[in-house]
Amino acid sequence: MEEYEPPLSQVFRNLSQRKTQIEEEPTDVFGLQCCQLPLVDLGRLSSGHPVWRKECEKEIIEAAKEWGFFQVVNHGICKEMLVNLQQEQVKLFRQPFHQKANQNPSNSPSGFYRWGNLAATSRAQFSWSEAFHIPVSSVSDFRTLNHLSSTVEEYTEVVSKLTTKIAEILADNMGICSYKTFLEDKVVPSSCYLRMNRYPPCPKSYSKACGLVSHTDTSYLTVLHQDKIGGLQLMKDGAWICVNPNPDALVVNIGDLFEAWSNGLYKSVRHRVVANGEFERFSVAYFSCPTRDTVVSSCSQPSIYRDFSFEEFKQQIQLDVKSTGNKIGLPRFLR
Ligand SMILES: O=C(O)CCC(=O)C(=O)O
Ligand SMILES: [Fe+2]
Repeated sequence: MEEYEPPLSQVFRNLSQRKTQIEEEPTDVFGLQCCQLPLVDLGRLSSGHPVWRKECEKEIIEAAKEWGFFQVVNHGICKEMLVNLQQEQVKLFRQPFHQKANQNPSNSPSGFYRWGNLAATSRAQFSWSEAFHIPVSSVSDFRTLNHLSSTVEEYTEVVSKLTTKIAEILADNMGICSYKTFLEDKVVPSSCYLRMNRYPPCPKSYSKACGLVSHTDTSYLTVLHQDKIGGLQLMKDGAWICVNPNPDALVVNIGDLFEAWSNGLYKSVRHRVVANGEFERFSVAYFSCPTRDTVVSSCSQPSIYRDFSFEEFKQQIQLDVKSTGNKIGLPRFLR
């Protein structure tokens, strides 16, 4: 095994010997629907043409309601930056495992580096992946620590602007709520996260392994850059659907907080990554999140979810993961 690989096999094998296996989700990709998500051309937002702009906004809103997921092209982030970002990511993950693990010796949610899922009690809860989960306010220190180029910071800045642009369109459509009034001073760089994911190839004999177990995102909005390998799937109408990589597109999805704020108008949809037997895969997710004391309150009545602070939401997730191995998320906050 390469010295940069985390000991996923070791942990996974031990999990398989447990007697109390919960029912495993099928990760078999055969027989799955593969379809194109809504693809939105964002070039129209800055075209100066009001009709095109309106049309683009409508597509974003419809996709957020119907799918909770869409892809965007002409997003304003240049190809070269995305290529450089991936090179930096390769460099980052090629460091010896012990060096990466040093950034978080207990593999806890508080450090930058995470691998697998130490709270997993069965294979179904184990993610065949490693990640650096970095608060945006620490990106600069993080890249110095890991000798990365300024691309990582530059990307964080542009992707943050893109996320705000999309969030404003979605929020303005909610009528009484305006992003500017409600979120401008709550979603700040220090409260957002950049997550760099790497999915090592997974031996075929471990057919039940998932690259990243099914989850919804703990964010308002997530913007994802994935490489060309594929493996991301989302749940639609009770079935898993593959999100085919589009080299020109970024993937945007609604997180739990937007679902609660919009009172269920926009959907925070379950998604996962299936493990790949042959190739490693990289992705980078940007999560727009508010400050911890922000209260997430539904924009209309009767509300599906009770009001909660982001702090409370995160604490509940941590408790649930610790005690059950799984994030429960929004269902905990149903009225
Ligand atoms: O790697 C992917 O395609 C998805 C990553 C993801 O869902 C996450 O980091 O929350
Ligand atoms: Fe996610």
